[in-house]
Amino acid sequence: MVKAAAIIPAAGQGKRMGNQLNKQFLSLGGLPLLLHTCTALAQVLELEQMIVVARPGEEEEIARVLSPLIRKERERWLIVSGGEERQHSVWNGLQQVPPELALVAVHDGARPLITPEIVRSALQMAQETGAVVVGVPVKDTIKTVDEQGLIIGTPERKRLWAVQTPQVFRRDWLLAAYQQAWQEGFLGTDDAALVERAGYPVRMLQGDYANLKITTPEDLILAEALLQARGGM
Ligand SMILES: Nc1ccn([C@@H]2O[C@H](COP(=O)(O)OP(=O)(O)OP(=O)(O)O)[C@@H](O)[C@H]2O)c(=O)n1
Ligand SMILES: C[C@](O)(CO)[C@H](O)COP(=O)(O)O
Repeated sequence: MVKAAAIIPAAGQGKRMGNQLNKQFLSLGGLPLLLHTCTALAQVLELEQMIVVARPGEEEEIARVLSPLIRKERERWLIVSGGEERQHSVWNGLQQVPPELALVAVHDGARPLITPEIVRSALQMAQETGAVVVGVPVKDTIKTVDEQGLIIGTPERKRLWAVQTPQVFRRDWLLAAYQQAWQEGFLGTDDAALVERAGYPVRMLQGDYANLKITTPEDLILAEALLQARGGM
């Protein structure tokens, strides 16, 4: 069985949600959003080490929210402090991944509707290929727009995928990619961007449109409906 660590970045400000409360604590189906995410990941036994990245000062609150999981498997869970950008937070988590775990799965705390099945598929594929991201084909036509609002391009839609998480990588590739990104001052919006630019092959695994990232208020409304359609937790 593949052995992996999960890094769950949950240290953001939630600015686009427009809520004082960290969106990880918002209620979804009556439970904190982050608990949904971590409950799904906890069902994946290949994930031997779970590293949750908390906003500095929120470490105890995160531990309280996740206590139903932590009390059952105390050794499996680790909470570390995040940084200014998502990339800093993931890096802080990456420092804690034991060398014996060959794969690292990075999954946003803000994606509570992930399923264990998709995580397992991504782990299996990454064990074979080294790096995998989960995504879905884009349904809308996408345009490139300049600073003045002028449309300057229409990428061929059949080549476009909306990338999600989990993103699963060989630990050595991810470490090398992060070290190169820091040396070159590169800041990406996902981890795969760092691995791609470091020259490693990254493959796409088709996931589920329901694997929303809870970013704006509408996403929480959609997630409630999707959770109900799925039959709850
Ligand atoms: N410095 C940061 C920024 C983001 N994240 C995490 O990365 C995931 C994806 O980020 P996003 O959805 O952008 O969350 P926020 O940064 O909180 O949102 P916003 O950009 O609206 O502030 C989230 O689980 C978020 O908590 C993090 O751990 N550390
Ligand atoms: C990693 C990610 O979820 C892939 O879609 C996304 O890039 C995170 O972006 P955010 O602005 O940090 O939410």
